Amino acid sequence: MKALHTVSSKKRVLFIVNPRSGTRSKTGIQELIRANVPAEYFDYQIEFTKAGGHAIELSAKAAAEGIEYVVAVGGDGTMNEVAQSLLYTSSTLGIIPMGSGNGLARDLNIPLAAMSALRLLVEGKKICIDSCTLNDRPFFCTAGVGFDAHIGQCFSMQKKRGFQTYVQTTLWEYANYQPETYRLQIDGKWIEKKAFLISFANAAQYGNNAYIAPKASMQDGLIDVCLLRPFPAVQAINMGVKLFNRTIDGSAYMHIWRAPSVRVERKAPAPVHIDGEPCLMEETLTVKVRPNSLNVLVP
Ligand SMILES: Nc1ncnc2c1ncn2[C@@H]1O[C@H](COP(=O)(O)OP(=O)(O)OP(=O)(O)O)[C@@H](O)[C@H]1O
Repeated sequence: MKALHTVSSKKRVLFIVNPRSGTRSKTGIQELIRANVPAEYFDYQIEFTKAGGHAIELSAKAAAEGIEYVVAVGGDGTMNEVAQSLLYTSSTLGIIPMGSGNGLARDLNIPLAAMSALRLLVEGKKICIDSCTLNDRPFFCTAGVGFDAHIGQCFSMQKKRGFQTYVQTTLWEYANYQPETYRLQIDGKWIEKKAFLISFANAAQYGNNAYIAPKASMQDGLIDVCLLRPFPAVQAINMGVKLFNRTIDGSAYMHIWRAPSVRVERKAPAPVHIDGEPCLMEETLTVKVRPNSLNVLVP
């Protein structure tokens, strides 16, 4: 009877590992989990994804079975796939950041060292955050159109991942990028503007501590709609500095609105990115917030 009680009181955890994310090897992850997750409190399983989209399936099954913690081991793409299946369920998202950008993990102050991130199962707390949708596709960190979507598309075609590849891709593509004109409907008003990029931010950063919406909150029920106007090439380094020192919201080229939804019209179907993952979408985009929709484990 005692043994039965012990087993049933353990929390169940599913680790979903994306072997393709980031640049760090995942070969030692099983050993790391075994060494850092106390078996007296947790029953855990580890699954490796076999392809893009597999994590959606694995985490949906885990949520349906009422598994308490579903832990994404990878970057924002992996996190997005896991988190979308946990929306409005009692399961909680955990993150072991092993991607290239790790935007959501960084924004939530989840340690980048896997061992410390694992300790959150014991020492962390559960919070409920907002998520958003872009034409019904869920996102948790940022989505966007323009230059950042273009970079997302170029990055996905690179053989190598990681921060260095992001920087190289950005510098290379900046020189030839042609900004477009967009129509935006925010708070019932239409605005028409040429933009280098428009980001829809739930979290404050893209990843790698690049802060596109430095004051965004994941618990305010609002999206930070960040429109960066085209800027002269001589300003490019300055804009890069502002992105990393959290002051881009003070730039004369940036305008940020805060709203529960926004509609964007473009001239033709074009790339967007959703938590850094590129995809092609129709010309009209609708972005909406879903307040308090996801439980996450944080420090
Ligand atoms: N087994 C797999 N083989 C190939 N691709 C996979 C596999 N499992 C998942 N994926 C895809 O790998 C892509 C990249 O994953 P992820 O976003 O986690 O890493 P990253 O891009 O390096 O990090 P970040 O998003 O933080 O910059 C995702 O699009 C995901 O769908």
